[in-house]
Amino acid sequence: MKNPLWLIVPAAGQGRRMAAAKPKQYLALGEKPIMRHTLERLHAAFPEAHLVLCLDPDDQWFDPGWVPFSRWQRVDGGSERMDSVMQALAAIPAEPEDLVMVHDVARPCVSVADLGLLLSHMQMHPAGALLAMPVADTMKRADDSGASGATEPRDGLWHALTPQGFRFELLCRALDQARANQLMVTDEASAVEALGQYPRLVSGRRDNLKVTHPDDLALANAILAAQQRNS
Ligand SMILES: Nc1ccn([C@@H]2O[C@H](COP(=O)(O)OP(=O)(O)OP(=O)(O)O)[C@@H](O)[C@H]2O)c(=O)n1
Ligand SMILES: C[C@](O)(CO)[C@H](O)COP(=O)(O)O
Repeated sequence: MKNPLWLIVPAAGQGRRMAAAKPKQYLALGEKPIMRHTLERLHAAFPEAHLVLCLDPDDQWFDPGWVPFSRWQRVDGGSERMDSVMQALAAIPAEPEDLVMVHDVARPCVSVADLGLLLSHMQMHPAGALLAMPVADTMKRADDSGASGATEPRDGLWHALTPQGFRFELLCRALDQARANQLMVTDEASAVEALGQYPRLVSGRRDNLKVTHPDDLALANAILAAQQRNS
């Protein structure tokens, strides 16, 4: 039998910047919580995948009825996103060359087309691949007073998005090495880069928003509604 695609969804964050009464993944967009939208998008693209969902051990809001996958498991998240992903990797019986895709629960607007595109790049590139988008604005460096101190060249600058995908052995080695070097990475690609391997940047849709601040909720609602109208 073909090896499964492993999907890791870190969902153990507290949503501090959202400052809501519960973690942002449990806030509603339309009729459903953000987490459910995200899991449904992933399932629409990869119904046969094996999902590993990282949850806060003290989580009070999760409902297993939201999980559309037939193969899935829950693991306890850690104190940082990187720790949550490492806990998931430690819990799965993957083969070294199996493909592992990591996607933030806080990105419910990822498109099925981009998910498929990323998978094809993960298969082609031994160092893995990530969805990303080229920076579109003029980039400023603030000085100590908060004034615009300098304008930075934007050539070659991209925003890193998720999913990000790698072979199991490479991802485990990269994160283990990062932890050993006390390097706190905010995405998986950073850990792989630190090994001297360079994941492929895959140009993704600009509406793959990470819901982070309160005003992102209205934006995410509008994106989902527009995607629904255009489907
Ligand atoms: N210890 C942590 C921290 C974050 N995450 C997850 O990592 C993703 C990206 O993190 P971010 O958007 O920063 O979410 P939060 O940590 O919840 O937000 P904040 O930084 O505002 O507290 C989210 O899906 C979040 O649930 C996680 O699984 N475990
Ligand atoms: C992984 C990520 O979504 C890439 O943009 C992001 O780094 C995670 O968010 P955080 O705010 O840095 O925790």
